[in-house]
Amino acid sequence: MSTAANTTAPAAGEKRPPVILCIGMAGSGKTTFMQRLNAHLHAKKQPPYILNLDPAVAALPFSANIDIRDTVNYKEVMKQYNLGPNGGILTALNLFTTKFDQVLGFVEKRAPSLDYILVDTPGQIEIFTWSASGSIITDTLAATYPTMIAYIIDTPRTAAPATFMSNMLYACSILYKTKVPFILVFNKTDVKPHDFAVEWMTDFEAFQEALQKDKTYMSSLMNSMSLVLDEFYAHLKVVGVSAVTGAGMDDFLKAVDEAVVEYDQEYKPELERVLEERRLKKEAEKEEQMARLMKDMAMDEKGKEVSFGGKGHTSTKGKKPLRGMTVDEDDEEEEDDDDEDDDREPRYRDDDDSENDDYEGYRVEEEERRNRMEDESLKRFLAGKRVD
Ligand SMILES: Nc1nc2c(ncn2[C@@H]2O[C@H](COP(=O)(O)OP(=O)(O)OP(=O)(O)O)[C@@H](O)[C@H]2O)c(=O)[nH]1
Repeated sequence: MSTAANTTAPAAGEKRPPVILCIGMAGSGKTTFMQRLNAHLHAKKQPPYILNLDPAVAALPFSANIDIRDTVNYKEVMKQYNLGPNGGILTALNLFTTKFDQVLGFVEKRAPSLDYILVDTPGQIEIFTWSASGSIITDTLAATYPTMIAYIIDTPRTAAPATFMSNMLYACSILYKTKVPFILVFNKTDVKPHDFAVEWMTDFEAFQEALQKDKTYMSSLMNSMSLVLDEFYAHLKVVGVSAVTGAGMDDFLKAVDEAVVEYDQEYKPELERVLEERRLKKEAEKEEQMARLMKDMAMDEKGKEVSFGGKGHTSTKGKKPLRGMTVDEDDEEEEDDDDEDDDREPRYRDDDDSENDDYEGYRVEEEERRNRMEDESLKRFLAGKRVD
Protein backbone atom coordinates (compact mmCIF):
# COMPACT_ATOMS: atom_id res chain seq x y z
CA MET A 1 0.00 0.00 0.00
CA SER A 2 1.24 3.50 -0.67
CA THR A 3 0.04 6.93 0.25
CA ALA A 4 0.38 9.94 -2.07
CA ALA A 5 3.97 11.12 -2.63
CA ASN A 6 6.04 13.04 -5.17
CA THR A 7 6.49 11.37 -8.55
CA THR A 8 8.14 12.01 -11.88
CA ALA A 9 6.27 13.75 -14.70
CA PRO A 10 5.53 12.05 -18.06
CA ALA A 11 8.22 12.31 -20.75
CA ALA A 12 8.49 15.77 -22.30
CA GLY A 13 6.71 16.29 -25.60
CA GLU A 14 4.50 13.28 -25.08
CA LYS A 15 1.10 14.42 -23.84
CA ARG A 16 -0.86 11.49 -22.52
CA PRO A 17 -3.40 12.77 -20.03
CA PRO A 18 -4.27 10.24 -17.34
CA VAL A 19 -7.72 8.67 -17.53
CA ILE A 20 -9.47 8.34 -14.16
CA LEU A 21 -12.31 5.83 -14.16
CA CYS A 22 -14.57 6.56 -11.18
CA ILE A 23 -16.11 3.35 -9.91
CA GLY A 24 -17.96 2.69 -6.69
CA MET A 25 -21.00 1.16 -5.03
CA ALA A 26 -24.28 2.99 -5.54
CA GLY A 27 -24.41 6.02 -3.25
CA SER A 28 -20.68 6.00 -2.43
CA GLY A 29 -20.44 9.53 -3.86
CA LYS A 30 -18.99 9.02 -7.37
CA THR A 31 -20.91 11.84 -8.97
CA THR A 32 -20.32 14.26 -6.08
CA PHE A 33 -16.62 13.32 -6.16
CA MET A 34 -16.46 13.96 -9.91
CA GLN A 35 -18.19 17.31 -9.41
CA ARG A 36 -15.69 18.28 -6.69
CA LEU A 37 -12.68 17.11 -8.70
CA ASN A 38 -13.96 19.00 -11.75
CA ALA A 39 -14.31 22.20 -9.69
CA HIS A 40 -10.89 21.64 -8.09
CA LEU A 41 -9.19 21.20 -11.48
CA HIS A 42 -10.99 24.23 -12.93
CA ALA A 43 -9.69 26.28 -9.99
CA LYS A 44 -6.17 25.05 -10.83
CA LYS A 45 -6.74 26.07 -14.48
CA GLN A 46 -6.54 22.43 -15.57
CA PRO A 47 -10.11 21.78 -16.75
CA PRO A 48 -10.62 18.04 -17.30
CA TYR A 49 -12.27 16.29 -20.24
CA ILE A 50 -15.31 14.43 -18.93
CA LEU A 51 -17.02 11.30 -20.21
CA ASN A 52 -20.31 10.23 -18.70
CA LEU A 53 -21.01 6.52 -19.15
CA ASP A 54 -24.07 6.38 -16.90
CA PRO A 55 -27.12 6.33 -19.20
CA ALA A 56 -29.56 6.38 -16.27
CA VAL A 57 -28.34 9.46 -14.44
CA ALA A 58 -31.18 12.00 -14.29
CA ALA A 59 -29.07 15.16 -13.98
CA LEU A 60 -25.32 15.67 -13.89
CA PRO A 61 -23.98 18.41 -11.62
CA PHE A 62 -21.22 19.11 -14.19
CA SER A 63 -21.17 19.28 -17.95
CA ALA A 64 -19.76 16.25 -19.74
CA ASN A 65 -17.82 16.59 -23.00
CA ILE A 66 -19.12 13.21 -24.11
CA ASP A 67 -22.34 11.91 -22.66
CA ILE A 68 -23.69 8.41 -23.30
CA ARG A 69 -27.20 9.90 -23.02
CA ASP A 70 -26.59 11.82 -26.26
CA THR A 71 -26.07 8.52 -28.07
CA VAL A 72 -28.56 6.16 -26.43
CA ASN A 73 -31.84 6.67 -24.65
CA TYR A 74 -31.80 3.85 -22.12
CA LYS A 75 -35.56 4.05 -21.51
CA GLU A 76 -36.15 3.56 -25.23
CA VAL A 77 -33.70 0.63 -25.14
CA MET A 78 -35.70 -0.92 -22.27
CA LYS A 79 -38.89 -0.59 -24.30
CA GLN A 80 -37.48 -1.85 -27.58
CA TYR A 81 -35.56 -4.80 -26.14
CA ASN A 82 -38.20 -5.52 -23.50
CA LEU A 83 -35.68 -5.22 -20.64
CA GLY A 84 -35.68 -4.19 -17.00
CA PRO A 85 -33.67 -1.16 -15.76
CA ASN A 86 -30.36 -3.02 -15.32
CA GLY A 87 -30.68 -4.82 -18.66
CA GLY A 88 -31.53 -1.46 -20.25
CA ILE A 89 -28.44 0.23 -18.77
CA LEU A 90 -26.22 -2.68 -19.79
CA THR A 91 -27.58 -2.78 -23.34
CA ALA A 92 -27.26 1.00 -23.62
CA LEU A 93 -23.61 0.68 -22.57
CA ASN A 94 -23.11 -2.15 -25.10
CA LEU A 95 -24.60 -0.03 -27.88
CA PHE A 96 -22.41 2.90 -26.89
CA THR A 97 -19.32 0.66 -26.89
CA THR A 98 -19.90 -0.17 -30.55
CA LYS A 99 -19.24 3.54 -31.20
CA PHE A 100 -16.30 3.81 -28.81
CA ASP A 101 -13.71 4.13 -31.58
CA GLN A 102 -15.42 7.39 -32.59
CA VAL A 103 -15.40 8.53 -28.96
CA LEU A 104 -11.69 7.77 -28.81
CA GLY A 105 -11.23 9.86 -31.95
CA PHE A 106 -12.75 12.90 -30.18
CA VAL A 107 -10.60 12.30 -27.10
CA GLU A 108 -7.45 11.95 -29.23
CA LYS A 109 -8.07 15.31 -30.88
CA ARG A 110 -8.31 17.03 -27.51
CA ALA A 111 -5.65 15.00 -25.67
CA PRO A 112 -2.69 17.34 -26.41
CA SER A 113 -4.42 20.20 -24.57
CA LEU A 114 -5.64 18.11 -21.62
CA ASP A 115 -4.24 17.29 -18.18
CA TYR A 116 -6.93 14.86 -17.03
CA ILE A 117 -9.73 12.77 -18.48
CA LEU A 118 -12.48 11.80 -16.02
CA VAL A 119 -14.96 9.00 -16.61
CA ASP A 120 -18.15 8.56 -14.58
CA THR A 121 -19.54 5.01 -14.66
CA PRO A 122 -23.04 3.60 -14.06
CA GLY A 123 -24.29 3.60 -10.47
CA GLN A 124 -24.75 -0.17 -10.60
CA ILE A 125 -21.08 -1.06 -10.24
CA GLU A 126 -21.24 -4.53 -11.81
CA ILE A 127 -22.66 -3.15 -15.07
CA PHE A 128 -19.28 -1.62 -15.75
CA THR A 129 -16.91 -3.92 -13.87
CA TRP A 130 -18.36 -7.26 -14.99
CA SER A 131 -19.54 -6.51 -18.52
CA ALA A 132 -17.79 -7.03 -21.83
CA SER A 133 -18.31 -3.36 -22.66
CA GLY A 134 -16.71 -2.25 -19.39
CA SER A 135 -13.64 -4.36 -20.21
CA ILE A 136 -13.53 -3.12 -23.81
CA ILE A 137 -13.74 0.52 -22.72
CA THR A 138 -11.11 0.07 -19.98
CA ASP A 139 -8.72 -1.88 -22.20
CA THR A 140 -9.15 0.51 -25.13
CA LEU A 141 -8.40 3.54 -22.99
CA ALA A 142 -5.54 1.80 -21.20
CA ALA A 143 -3.94 0.88 -24.53
CA THR A 144 -3.36 4.58 -25.23
CA TYR A 145 -3.55 6.56 -21.99
CA PRO A 146 -2.30 6.00 -18.45
CA THR A 147 -5.59 4.65 -17.13
CA MET A 148 -6.47 4.03 -13.50
CA ILE A 149 -9.42 3.14 -11.34
CA ALA A 150 -10.53 5.50 -8.59
CA TYR A 151 -12.58 3.19 -6.38
CA ILE A 152 -14.87 5.41 -4.31
CA ILE A 153 -15.74 4.07 -0.87
CA ASP A 154 -18.44 5.28 1.49
CA THR A 155 -16.18 5.50 4.57
CA PRO A 156 -18.87 5.76 7.29
CA ARG A 157 -20.56 2.65 5.89
CA THR A 158 -17.28 0.71 5.84
CA ALA A 159 -16.29 1.18 9.47
CA ALA A 160 -17.30 -2.33 10.60
CA PRO A 161 -14.61 -5.01 9.97
CA ALA A 162 -17.03 -7.24 8.04
CA THR A 163 -18.25 -4.50 5.65
CA PHE A 164 -14.69 -3.20 5.32
CA MET A 165 -13.50 -6.61 4.24
CA SER A 166 -16.42 -7.15 1.85
CA ASN A 167 -15.63 -3.83 0.20
CA MET A 168 -11.91 -4.67 -0.02
CA LEU A 169 -12.70 -8.07 -1.55
CA TYR A 170 -14.82 -6.33 -4.15
CA ALA A 171 -12.03 -3.85 -4.86
CA CYS A 172 -9.62 -6.78 -5.11
CA SER A 173 -11.80 -8.51 -7.70
CA ILE A 174 -11.94 -5.33 -9.80
CA LEU A 175 -8.16 -4.86 -9.55
CA TYR A 176 -7.50 -8.40 -10.73
CA LYS A 177 -10.04 -8.04 -13.53
CA THR A 178 -8.88 -4.71 -14.92
CA LYS A 179 -5.19 -4.94 -13.89
CA VAL A 180 -4.80 -1.15 -14.16
CA PRO A 181 -3.40 0.99 -11.30
CA PHE A 182 -5.89 1.33 -8.48
CA ILE A 183 -6.61 4.15 -6.03
CA LEU A 184 -8.82 3.52 -3.02
CA VAL A 185 -10.67 6.78 -2.39
CA PHE A 186 -12.19 6.84 1.09
CA ASN A 187 -14.93 9.42 0.60
CA LYS A 188 -17.13 11.23 3.14
CA THR A 189 -14.23 11.72 5.56
CA ASP A 190 -16.08 14.80 6.85
CA VAL A 191 -18.44 12.31 8.49
CA LYS A 192 -15.91 9.61 9.44
CA PRO A 193 -12.13 9.98 9.02
CA HIS A 194 -10.47 7.10 7.19
CA ASP A 195 -7.60 6.58 9.71
CA PHE A 196 -9.10 3.30 10.90
CA ALA A 197 -8.95 1.95 7.34
CA VAL A 198 -5.30 2.97 6.89
CA GLU A 199 -4.47 1.33 10.23
CA TRP A 200 -6.26 -1.91 9.31
CA MET A 201 -4.47 -2.01 5.98
CA THR A 202 -0.99 -1.35 7.34
CA ASP A 203 -1.15 -3.13 10.69
CA PHE A 204 -2.33 -6.71 10.31
CA GLU A 205 -2.63 -7.19 14.07
CA ALA A 206 -4.83 -4.13 14.48
CA PHE A 207 -7.29 -5.63 12.02
CA GLN A 208 -7.10 -9.02 13.75
CA GLU A 209 -7.90 -7.27 17.00
CA ALA A 210 -10.93 -5.58 15.43
CA LEU A 211 -12.02 -8.94 14.06
CA GLN A 212 -11.80 -10.54 17.52
CA LYS A 213 -14.74 -8.41 18.55
CA ASP A 214 -16.87 -10.26 16.00
CA LYS A 215 -18.05 -13.36 17.82
CA THR A 216 -20.14 -14.81 15.00
CA TYR A 217 -19.38 -18.06 13.16
CA MET A 218 -17.94 -15.94 10.34
CA SER A 219 -14.99 -14.68 12.39
CA SER A 220 -12.61 -17.56 11.55
CA LEU A 221 -13.46 -17.25 7.84
CA MET A 222 -12.80 -13.51 8.03
CA ASN A 223 -9.49 -14.21 9.77
CA SER A 224 -8.28 -16.34 6.87
CA MET A 225 -9.55 -13.88 4.27
CA SER A 226 -7.72 -11.01 5.94
CA LEU A 227 -4.48 -12.92 5.36
CA VAL A 228 -5.18 -12.97 1.62
CA LEU A 229 -6.04 -9.27 1.57
CA ASP A 230 -2.79 -8.31 3.27
CA GLU A 231 -0.91 -9.06 0.03
CA PHE A 232 -3.50 -7.17 -2.04
CA TYR A 233 -3.08 -3.97 0.02
CA ALA A 234 0.52 -3.73 -1.18
CA HIS A 235 -0.75 -2.89 -4.68
CA LEU A 236 -2.97 -0.02 -3.65
CA LYS A 237 -2.81 3.70 -3.22
CA VAL A 238 -5.03 5.07 -0.48
CA VAL A 239 -6.44 8.56 -0.02
CA GLY A 240 -9.14 10.07 2.16
CA VAL A 241 -11.35 12.78 0.67
CA SER A 242 -14.56 14.61 1.26
CA ALA A 243 -16.41 15.33 -1.95
CA VAL A 244 -18.58 17.76 0.02
CA THR A 245 -15.87 19.88 1.70
CA GLY A 246 -13.15 19.30 -0.91
CA ALA A 247 -10.64 17.97 1.65
CA GLY A 248 -7.99 15.61 0.29
CA MET A 249 -8.26 16.59 -3.40
CA ASP A 250 -4.56 17.42 -3.72
CA ASP A 251 -3.67 14.09 -2.08
CA PHE A 252 -5.85 12.43 -4.66
CA LEU A 253 -4.02 14.21 -7.52
CA LYS A 254 -0.68 13.07 -6.06
CA ALA A 255 -1.98 9.51 -6.03
CA VAL A 256 -2.95 9.98 -9.70
CA ASP A 257 0.66 11.01 -10.49
CA GLU A 258 1.89 7.88 -8.72
CA ALA A 259 -0.57 5.77 -10.67
CA VAL A 260 0.76 7.25 -13.94
CA VAL A 261 4.26 6.15 -12.98
CA GLU A 262 2.95 2.69 -12.07
CA TYR A 263 1.19 2.52 -15.44
CA ASP A 264 4.41 3.40 -17.28
CA GLN A 265 6.60 1.04 -15.28
CA GLU A 266 4.33 -1.95 -14.84
CA TYR A 267 1.13 -1.90 -16.88
CA LYS A 268 2.51 -0.64 -20.20
CA PRO A 269 5.45 -3.06 -20.48
CA GLU A 270 3.08 -5.91 -19.60
CA LEU A 271 0.58 -4.69 -22.21
CA GLU A 272 3.33 -4.51 -24.82
CA ARG A 273 4.51 -8.00 -23.87
CA VAL A 274 0.97 -9.40 -24.22
CA LEU A 275 0.46 -7.64 -27.57
CA GLU A 276 3.79 -8.94 -28.88
CA GLU A 277 2.94 -12.45 -27.68
CA ARG A 278 -0.44 -12.20 -29.46
CA ARG A 279 1.23 -10.93 -32.64
CA LEU A 280 3.75 -13.77 -32.67
CA LYS A 281 1.02 -16.31 -32.00
CA LYS A 282 -1.08 -14.91 -34.87
CA GLU A 283 1.94 -14.96 -37.17
CA ALA A 284 2.71 -18.56 -36.26
CA GLU A 285 -0.93 -19.50 -36.86
CA LYS A 286 -0.89 -17.74 -40.21
CA GLU A 287 2.29 -19.53 -41.23
CA GLU A 288 0.85 -22.85 -40.15
CA GLN A 289 -2.34 -22.21 -42.10
CA MET A 290 -0.33 -21.16 -45.11
CA ALA A 291 1.78 -24.30 -44.93
CA ARG A 292 -1.37 -26.41 -44.68
CA LEU A 293 -2.93 -24.55 -47.57
CA MET A 294 0.20 -25.03 -49.64
CA LYS A 295 0.05 -28.71 -48.95
CA ASP A 296 -3.63 -28.98 -49.81
CA MET A 297 -3.77 -26.61 -52.77
CA ALA A 298 -1.36 -27.82 -55.35
CA MET A 299 -1.31 -28.49 -59.06
CA ASP A 300 -1.24 -32.06 -60.29
CA GLU A 301 1.28 -33.04 -62.93
CA LYS A 302 -0.95 -31.79 -65.74
CA GLY A 303 -1.22 -28.37 -64.15
CA LYS A 304 -4.74 -29.09 -62.96
CA GLU A 305 -5.83 -27.81 -59.58
CA VAL A 306 -6.24 -30.44 -56.94
CA SER A 307 -9.27 -30.28 -54.70
CA PHE A 308 -9.15 -29.05 -51.10
CA GLY A 309 -8.31 -31.84 -48.63
CA GLY A 310 -10.34 -35.05 -48.35
CA LYS A 311 -11.55 -36.25 -51.73
CA GLY A 312 -9.03 -35.80 -54.50
CA HIS A 313 -6.30 -34.56 -52.18
CA THR A 314 -2.81 -35.35 -53.44
CA SER A 315 0.71 -34.58 -52.33
CA THR A 316 2.27 -31.22 -53.29
CA LYS A 317 5.51 -32.86 -54.32
CA GLY A 318 6.35 -31.98 -57.91
CA LYS A 319 3.29 -29.74 -58.26
CA LYS A 320 3.19 -26.12 -59.35
CA PRO A 321 1.84 -23.64 -56.82
CA LEU A 322 -1.00 -21.30 -57.59
CA ARG A 323 0.05 -17.93 -58.93
CA GLY A 324 1.14 -15.43 -56.27
CA MET A 325 1.81 -18.04 -53.65
CA THR A 326 5.15 -18.81 -52.04
CA VAL A 327 6.45 -22.34 -51.88
CA ASP A 328 8.63 -24.28 -49.49
CA GLU A 329 12.26 -24.40 -50.59
CA ASP A 330 12.09 -28.19 -50.75
CA ASP A 331 9.21 -28.04 -53.16
CA GLU A 332 10.99 -25.47 -55.26
CA GLU A 333 14.03 -27.66 -55.59
CA GLU A 334 11.86 -30.39 -56.97
CA GLU A 335 10.21 -27.96 -59.36
CA ASP A 336 13.56 -27.00 -60.82
CA ASP A 337 13.99 -30.63 -61.80
CA ASP A 338 10.67 -30.58 -63.59
CA ASP A 339 11.87 -28.58 -66.63
CA GLU A 340 9.23 -29.96 -68.99
CA ASP A 341 6.36 -27.91 -67.63
CA ASP A 342 8.25 -24.88 -66.40
CA ASP A 343 6.53 -22.32 -68.63
CA ARG A 344 3.09 -23.78 -68.15
CA GLU A 345 0.52 -21.34 -66.70
CA PRO A 346 -1.19 -22.80 -63.65
CA ARG A 347 -4.91 -23.26 -64.17
CA TYR A 348 -7.21 -22.10 -61.43
CA ARG A 349 -10.91 -21.99 -62.25
CA ASP A 350 -11.93 -24.27 -65.09
CA ASP A 351 -15.57 -24.15 -66.16
CA ASP A 352 -15.43 -27.79 -67.13
CA ASP A 353 -13.94 -28.81 -63.87
CA SER A 354 -16.65 -30.30 -61.67
CA GLU A 355 -14.36 -30.23 -58.60
CA ASN A 356 -14.03 -26.46 -58.94
CA ASP A 357 -17.81 -26.18 -59.23
CA ASP A 358 -18.05 -28.15 -56.01
CA TYR A 359 -15.63 -25.75 -54.39
CA GLU A 360 -17.60 -22.73 -55.59
CA GLY A 361 -20.70 -24.20 -53.93
CA TYR A 362 -18.71 -24.88 -50.76
CA ARG A 363 -17.33 -21.33 -50.77
CA VAL A 364 -20.81 -19.77 -51.11
CA GLU A 365 -22.14 -22.00 -48.32
CA GLU A 366 -19.21 -21.06 -46.09
CA GLU A 367 -19.76 -17.38 -46.74
CA GLU A 368 -23.44 -17.67 -45.85
CA ARG A 369 -22.56 -19.59 -42.67
CA ARG A 370 -20.04 -16.95 -41.65
CA ASN A 371 -22.55 -14.16 -42.25
CA ARG A 372 -25.12 -16.00 -40.15
CA MET A 373 -22.57 -16.41 -37.34
CA GLU A 374 -21.60 -12.75 -37.46
CA ASP A 375 -25.27 -11.69 -37.29
CA GLU A 376 -25.77 -14.04 -34.36
CA SER A 377 -22.68 -12.68 -32.56
CA LEU A 378 -23.82 -9.12 -33.08
CA LYS A 379 -27.28 -9.90 -31.72
CA ARG A 380 -25.75 -11.62 -28.68
CA PHE A 381 -23.39 -8.72 -28.12
CA LEU A 382 -26.21 -6.17 -28.33
CA ALA A 383 -28.21 -8.28 -25.88
CA GLY A 384 -25.33 -7.97 -23.43
CA LYS A 385 -23.79 -11.42 -23.71
CA ARG A 386 -20.07 -11.62 -23.97
CA VAL A 387 -18.79 -12.68 -27.34
CA ASP A 388 -15.51 -14.48 -27.20
N1 LIG B 1 -21.22 13.97 3.99
C1 LIG B 1 -20.89 13.67 2.75
N2 LIG B 1 -21.82 13.26 1.88
C2 LIG B 1 -21.47 12.95 0.63
C3 LIG B 1 -20.14 13.05 0.20
N3 LIG B 1 -20.07 12.67 -1.10
C4 LIG B 1 -21.31 12.35 -1.48
N4 LIG B 1 -22.16 12.52 -0.43
C5 LIG B 1 -23.60 12.25 -0.44
O1 LIG B 1 -23.82 10.89 -0.74
C6 LIG B 1 -25.01 10.74 -1.51
C7 LIG B 1 -24.69 9.97 -2.77
O2 LIG B 1 -23.82 10.75 -3.58
P1 LIG B 1 -23.73 10.56 -5.15
O3 LIG B 1 -22.64 11.44 -5.62
O4 LIG B 1 -25.06 10.71 -5.78
O5 LIG B 1 -23.30 9.05 -5.21
P2 LIG B 1 -23.13 8.12 -6.50
O6 LIG B 1 -22.18 7.08 -6.13
O7 LIG B 1 -22.87 8.94 -7.69
O8 LIG B 1 -24.58 7.57 -6.59
P3 LIG B 1 -25.20 6.67 -7.80
O9 LIG B 1 -24.82 7.33 -9.08
O10 LIG B 1 -26.65 6.70 -7.50
O11 LIG B 1 -24.60 5.35 -7.62
C8 LIG B 1 -25.53 12.15 -1.78
O12 LIG B 1 -26.52 12.43 -0.83
C9 LIG B 1 -24.31 13.03 -1.51
O13 LIG B 1 -24.64 14.31 -1.07
C10 LIG B 1 -19.15 13.50 1.14
O14 LIG B 1 -17.96 13.62 0.90
N5 LIG B 1 -19.59 13.78 2.40
